[in-house]
Amino acid sequence: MPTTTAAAPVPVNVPELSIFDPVYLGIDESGMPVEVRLIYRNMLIAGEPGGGKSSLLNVIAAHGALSTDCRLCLFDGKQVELGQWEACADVFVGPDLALAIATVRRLQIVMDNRYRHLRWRLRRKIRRNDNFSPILILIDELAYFTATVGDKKLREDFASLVRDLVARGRAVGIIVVAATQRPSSDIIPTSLRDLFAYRAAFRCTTDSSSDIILGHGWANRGYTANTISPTNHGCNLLLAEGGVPHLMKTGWMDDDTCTRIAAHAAQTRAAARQERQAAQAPKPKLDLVAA
Ligand SMILES: Nc1ncnc2c1ncn2[C@@H]1O[C@H](COP(=O)(O)OP(=O)(O)OP(=O)(O)O)[C@@H](O)[C@H]1O
Repeated sequence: MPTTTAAAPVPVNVPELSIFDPVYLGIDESGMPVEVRLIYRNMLIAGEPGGGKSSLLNVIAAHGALSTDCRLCLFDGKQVELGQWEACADVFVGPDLALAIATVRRLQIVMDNRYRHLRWRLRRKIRRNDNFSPILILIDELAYFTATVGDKKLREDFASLVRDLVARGRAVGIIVVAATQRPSSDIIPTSLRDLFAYRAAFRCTTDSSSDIILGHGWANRGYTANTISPTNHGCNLLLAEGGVPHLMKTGWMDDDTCTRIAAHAAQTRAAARQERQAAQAPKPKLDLVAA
């Protein structure tokens, strides 16, 4: 557990958000805010080391943490990229492939149970204020779990479970945001890439790496993350479903800011939990990710 959150001063003007709200990611070339709705969507973030992928993940983590209607599941092989949000999360997975697999398996059960429930209710997707809280899954360095650590069979298990969550989780509020510094076809096969409605390509060293993230043919049409300067941290090409990639710069939060927001979010979440308990709100029976 983080040790700094308890002592950190709490900011006074941090809003309470909803995961159903648009998520602020940064600004575009003309300085206008770039916002996306993550609910019912997934996001792929990829590019060379140092481009700013973790910073974008942190911006999204902040929105998720401040959304009391959203649960967080964090996967971070390095532990320090998302570690500040641990107190806000239901699950924090560090460099532990067995725990990573157990967690995605539980999420798969949650997903299946939620679909069973929706089918029974004759509905197609969850809605705001449902008993089912959306679950935001953030994975920093997908390749760590799918291509680096442990044995091949376990890595493949993890990869196929994540693929299933990405493919089927959207309607039941399971949102996957996955980042990798390895934009290669073994880590991001086309069949997986195409499941991500949002794709953020940070600096790449080749046009083909950029195409692996954004989709085949974008480099030929002039949209390539290969042209992003290595010193332009946070700059990326963001593709939202149906559109063309847009150059944007992600918001930037230093460690102290993340710590303060996380401390505030943890307090807000604890208060919201107490409020729910006091009101004897029925616990979502099908939600196996509950702490
Ligand atoms: N939006 C931004 N504005 C300004 N600087 C940024 C921004 N995003 C990132 N940086 C700078 O770039 C550095 C690297 O960012 P970050 O760790 O997010 O990159 P990364 O792509 O996740 O790297 P890695 O793949 O090695 O984990 C940060 O420490 C920060 O100094």
